[in-house]
Amino acid sequence: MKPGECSLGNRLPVGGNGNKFEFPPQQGEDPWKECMDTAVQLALRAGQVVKKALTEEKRVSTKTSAVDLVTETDHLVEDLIISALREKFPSHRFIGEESTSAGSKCVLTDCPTWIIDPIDGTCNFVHRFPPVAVSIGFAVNRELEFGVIYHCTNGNMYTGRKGHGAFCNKERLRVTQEKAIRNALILTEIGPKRDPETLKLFLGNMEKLLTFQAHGIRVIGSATLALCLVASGAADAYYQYGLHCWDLAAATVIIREAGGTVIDTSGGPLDLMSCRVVAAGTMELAQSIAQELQTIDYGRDDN
Ligand SMILES: O=P(O)(O)O[C@H]1[C@H](O)[C@@H](O)[C@@H](O)[C@@H](O)[C@@H]1O
Ligand SMILES: [Mg+2]
Ligand SMILES: [Mg+2]
Repeated sequence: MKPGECSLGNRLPVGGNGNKFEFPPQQGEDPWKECMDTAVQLALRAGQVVKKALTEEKRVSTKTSAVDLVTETDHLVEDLIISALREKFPSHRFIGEESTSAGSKCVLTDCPTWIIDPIDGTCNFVHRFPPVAVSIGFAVNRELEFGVIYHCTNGNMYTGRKGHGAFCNKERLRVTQEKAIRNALILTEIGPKRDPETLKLFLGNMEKLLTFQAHGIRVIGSATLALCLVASGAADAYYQYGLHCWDLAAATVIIREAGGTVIDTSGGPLDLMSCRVVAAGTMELAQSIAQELQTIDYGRDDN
């Protein structure tokens, strides 16, 4: 099998260039429902492991900086999720935060691909600060199909499936319709760089939005849960430099299915691998924020 090609087991792609997935239309078939149901069950199972470990002693290591933390639970949970999915869907591909950190290629192809953050909010997890999540996203033909984000401490299960809406548990999610920075509650997160130039840019971006009379800016320590708060209408927008595709994949589907928009900080379309994002209930607010931000370069996930 050449890179980018993948077999569908007993189901071969129909037509196309052989790399794209085009299923024969079968009445009532919902090709990815089984995958999403599996993701929900796995997020629940993994979330229980995280919740139990939250109050226990932890061995903490660092990755790209002294504040970019990882624990044995991050690794254990990612292995649990990926091994279960690989057994059930052997032809699928996987992008995991800790596998990538250990050297696996972070490349999105047309193959059905799972994009996993085993613990989003590891710093919170280490400090026993509650916002901690398991995030499982899923893409086919480079299109995000569904996202599942489980809040490990309060038990909220956020789900979103392309064309099927977004939910928190059983409650439908809807974003706000706020268009102006001056009336907005805006969320962001601090990336792992702490050099003076980065800090100046990070604080400068906050200062700029506050001078535009934003009602407030909040940092909760979990990008995925902050994005879920935008999807649920509890905040109007989110922006960040320094997050990754595994922070973005699931949450992007959830926000879009809640009626929101997720774009690049340049104001152009989202680039999942670009380590940057602006998300909001309205395109007007997303664009207004994007045009005020100074870029902080964190490279790309797929480099
Ligand atoms: O806890 P992580 O999975 O490392 O995610 C981090 C993210 O990498 C960082 O950029 C911030 O968005 C944090 O809020 C996330 O928890
Ligand atoms: Mg994360
Ligand atoms: Mg993580």
